[in-house]
Amino acid sequence: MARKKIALVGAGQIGGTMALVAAQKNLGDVVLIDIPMTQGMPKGKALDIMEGRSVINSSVDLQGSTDYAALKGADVVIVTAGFPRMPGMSRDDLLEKNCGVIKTVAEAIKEHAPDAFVIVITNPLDAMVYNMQKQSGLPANKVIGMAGVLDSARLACFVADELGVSVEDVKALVLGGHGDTMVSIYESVSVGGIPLPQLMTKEKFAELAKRTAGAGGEIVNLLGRGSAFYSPATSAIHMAEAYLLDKKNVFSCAAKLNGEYGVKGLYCGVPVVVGANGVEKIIEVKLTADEKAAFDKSVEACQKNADWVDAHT
Ligand SMILES: NC(=O)c1ccc[n+]([C@@H]2O[C@H](COP(=O)([O-])OP(=O)(O)OC[C@H]3O[C@@H](n4cnc5c(N)ncnc54)[C@H](O)[C@@H]3O)[C@@H](O)[C@H]2O)c1
Ligand SMILES: O=C(O)C[C@H](O)C(=O)O
Repeated sequence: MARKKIALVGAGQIGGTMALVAAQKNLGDVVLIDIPMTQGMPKGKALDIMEGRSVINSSVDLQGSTDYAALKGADVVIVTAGFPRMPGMSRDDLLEKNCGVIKTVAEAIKEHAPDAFVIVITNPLDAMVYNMQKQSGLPANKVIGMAGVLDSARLACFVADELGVSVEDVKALVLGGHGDTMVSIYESVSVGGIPLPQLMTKEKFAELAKRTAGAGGEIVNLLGRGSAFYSPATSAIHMAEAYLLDKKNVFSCAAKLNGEYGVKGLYCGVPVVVGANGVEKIIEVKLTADEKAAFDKSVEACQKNADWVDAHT
């Protein structure tokens, strides 16, 4: 059986890290694609990882390119092309700049890899994945956005730290848009199979949920230049793996809603099942009245940005 092909559009901080993680997992051959003005950069990153493969027991092939034609034959395309925010900026400040980048990349995917499973990472996430699906015309089950896996992992990390337990045993769920309005679900967190409400007060959980909503900004401020990249990269590769290996993993991601949660035609963070058919199911979680109100507010924020995309494309 031929090896799978993973195309990474954007070979910056996240793109380079994803290439390494995909190689470590022997997930498939990798092509890193960036813009012509980056000259040898994508090739250099690919070669750098290639030269270390004997140490990580990997036999996949890695290439770099500045030509979108290198997308041809890709099973999965992961898109980080665009600009990250700097301290003092919100993700929404990237809307205008990244909207045009995603349009260009969407047209290239439509031309060279129309059967691929596409994972968008570029911010503002929910609007950019909406834009990608709109511009590429690919079916909605084959175009998703990475955010919920990362936001849920961050919440799990904070819960584990607070309780002094292994983060391996904490499962968490964050819904809604990838912004200040994201919603952490108290009763969905479990610790070694024990529901979190048996271990932590709602008040303490609210503090951790607040930190989760601001976690991207916390890292932006610490780095001083650019944004988080290690955990976004591992989160996206986890999603790619679910598709490539038909794992039927359940996680939160930006998916196009078609009436679920009372929303139609909009991308927003919800739990999904991902397997060989892409998004195979959207799961509707029972929410409390407060959670539903918070989710609706988050949907409004996603809608506002999607409306901006519609008005400018
Ligand atoms: N969804 C999430 O949870 C999440 C998490 C972290 C970062 N992000 C976002 O991901 C994006 C990338 O972050 P990064 O840290 O890798 O940034 P980065 O600046 O290191 O890399 C982005 C790369 O995209 C390239 N690029 C720009 N336009 C392109 C085009 N038209 N075609 C191909 N490549 C192009 C740039 O040359 C650059 O190398 C940012 O928008 C950031 O906000 C999202
Ligand atoms: O915060 C950012 O700008 C990057 C990303 O969305 C994150 O959550 O780390």
